[in-house]
Amino acid sequence: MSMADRDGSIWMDGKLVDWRSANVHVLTHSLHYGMAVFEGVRAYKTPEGTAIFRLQEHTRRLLNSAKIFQMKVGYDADTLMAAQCEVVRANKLESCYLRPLIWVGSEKLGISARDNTIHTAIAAWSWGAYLGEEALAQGIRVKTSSFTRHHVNVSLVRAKASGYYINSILANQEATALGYDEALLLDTEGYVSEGSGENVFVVRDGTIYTPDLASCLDGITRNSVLQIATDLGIPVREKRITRDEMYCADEAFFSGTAAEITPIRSLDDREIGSGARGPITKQIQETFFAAVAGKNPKYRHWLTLV
Ligand SMILES: CCC[C@H](NCc1c(COP(=O)(O)O)cnc(C)c1O)C(=O)O
Repeated sequence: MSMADRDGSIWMDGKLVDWRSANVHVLTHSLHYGMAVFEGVRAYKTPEGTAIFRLQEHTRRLLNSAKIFQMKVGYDADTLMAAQCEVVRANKLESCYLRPLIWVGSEKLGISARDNTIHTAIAAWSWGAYLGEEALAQGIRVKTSSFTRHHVNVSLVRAKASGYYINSILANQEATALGYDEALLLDTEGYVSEGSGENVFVVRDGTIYTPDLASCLDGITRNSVLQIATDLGIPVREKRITRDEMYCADEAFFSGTAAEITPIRSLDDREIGSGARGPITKQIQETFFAAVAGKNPKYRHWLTLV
């Protein structure tokens, strides 16, 4: 079933509209040139009711993405946060994935159509484990991509921009066509950057390492993992990581809103550690899932009840 053929409502330019009529014209600027910004956000069922995970951080990143591209958004953070809560309630979703999107309208199709209307929409739907339920326990097989992640002056990597996902699609399509579950992209100098839709971590001798933010998205789950690891007394370090350091790591995992915490079993057919989910990965994963489910009071501030 196409994403368009669902029932429910979508928040669009300030009001809830019927899901199937939330449409844009084929001559919409963003459809042709890819300048649109979006977020991936999750809401989870908690003992207090449904709560959106790190809503403020996601909304701030969405507005920063628009700012980087000089897109004048017609709504402030408070309005967008309230709208995200409203969409979850209106669709009666207990746990779900939200997709806020800000795009350039159809008035003109010149390359930099400054006067085009900037539109905003927020949809929400049920979406389970992005890489598969069993992947969360068993881990996945990853392939280093033949595609390179963005150069910081080719793509402004602090923005989560739609057009950047051509790079992600090419990488993911190549890896899955070869029978792997996900791609790992290297940066322009050949160091590990991130997955096609995830940040990456490796564990070696009890320390967690992750690439710095030079070429990868400033992930909110990545930030949560760093906080959780620190709280668990696990040393964390940002450093340049080479693909063969990953081959020789004890553990590795992806983090992301859709992917949550997904162990990496192997990279380029080199088994990582024992090939099973490692103890530190398991500890991070369990603490993360307890946090999003509202079962760990230490992280209650990360939750916004809808
Ligand atoms: C289809 C996936 C889109 C989106 N990917 C999120 C994502 C991340 C992780 O960032 P965060 O932890 O803030 O989610 C890292 N890196 C990239 C390229 C991403 O697309 C997601 O919702 O996970």
